[in-house]
Amino acid sequence: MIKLVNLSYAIGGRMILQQLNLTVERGETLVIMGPSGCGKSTLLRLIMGLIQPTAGWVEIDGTGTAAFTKEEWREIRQQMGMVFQSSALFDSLNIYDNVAFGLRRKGLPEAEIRERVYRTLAIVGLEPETAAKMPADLSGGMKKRTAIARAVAIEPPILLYDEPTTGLDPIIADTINELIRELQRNLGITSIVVTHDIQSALKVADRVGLLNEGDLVEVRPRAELDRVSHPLFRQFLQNFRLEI
Ligand SMILES: Nc1ncnc2c1ncn2[C@@H]1O[C@H](COP(=O)(O)OP(=O)(O)OP(=O)(O)O)[C@@H](O)[C@H]1O
Repeated sequence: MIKLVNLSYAIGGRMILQQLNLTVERGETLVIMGPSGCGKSTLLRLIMGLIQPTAGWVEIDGTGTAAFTKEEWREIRQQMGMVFQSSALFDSLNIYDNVAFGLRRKGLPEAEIRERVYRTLAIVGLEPETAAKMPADLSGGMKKRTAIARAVAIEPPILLYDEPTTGLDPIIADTINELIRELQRNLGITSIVVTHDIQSALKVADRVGLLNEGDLVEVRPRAELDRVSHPLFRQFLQNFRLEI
C-alpha cells in the first residue's frame, strides 16, 4: 500500500506538487495521467525517496517515511521496483547482469541469482538466450521487458512505471500493457503507472488520476471514466478519442 499524505514539493520557490492525498491499495494499479511538466516524474521520485518532500509525507505499507534516514530509505527501496522512462539499462552489462543487478546488491548467492534471473526473464516473455545479449542488440520492446525484469527480479511488492510505453509502436506497447497487467494479476504487485498513453491507461488501470499543475484534480475507477467531471480530465480523455 502506498499512501500520500498532504504531499508537497517545491523547488527554487516554485510549487511543483501541492498537498497530494491518495491511497493506492495493495495489489491495485493506479495510472496517473497529465500534461507534460505537471509533476508526474517528480511524484515517482518522491515515492522512491530520491528527493524529499517540502511538506507532507509518503507511507509505504503503513510505515511513514518522513523521518527516514538514508539507510532506512535504502531498505524500503528494496520493496520497490522502478521502470524508468528510457528503460535506463546499463549499456556495458549484458541482459543477465542487468537483471541480476538488484539481486547482487541484496547479496544473494550466485546460484540463486541465476535461478531468479532466468525465472524473471521467462515471466517477462524473454527467451533464455537473451541473457547473453547486450542492450544495444535488443529492440525497444525487448529493452522495456528487460527493464521490467530488472525491477521485478527483486520481487518487490511495489512497482513504479514512468511512461512504460513511450516510444514503442502500438502493437509492442500493447504487449507491455499486457505484461503490466499480468504482473499485477499473478504477483499481486501494487503499481503506479505514469503515462500519457490513454490506451495504456485503459488496459492496465484499476483507477486513473489526472495530475494538473501539481494538483491531483480527480481520481476515478477505470469503469467510471465516462463520469469524469473535471473539464481538463474530460478534454484529456476526448483528445485521445475515447468514447465517453
Ligand atoms: N530539479 C529540478 N529543478 C527545477 N525544476 C524542476 C526540477 N525537477 C522538476 N522540475 C520542474 O518540475 C515540473 C515537473 O516536472 P516532472 O518531470 O515531474 O514533470 P512530468 O509531468 O513528469 O513531465 P513529462 O511528462 O514531460 O515527463 C517541470 O516544470 C520541471 O521543469
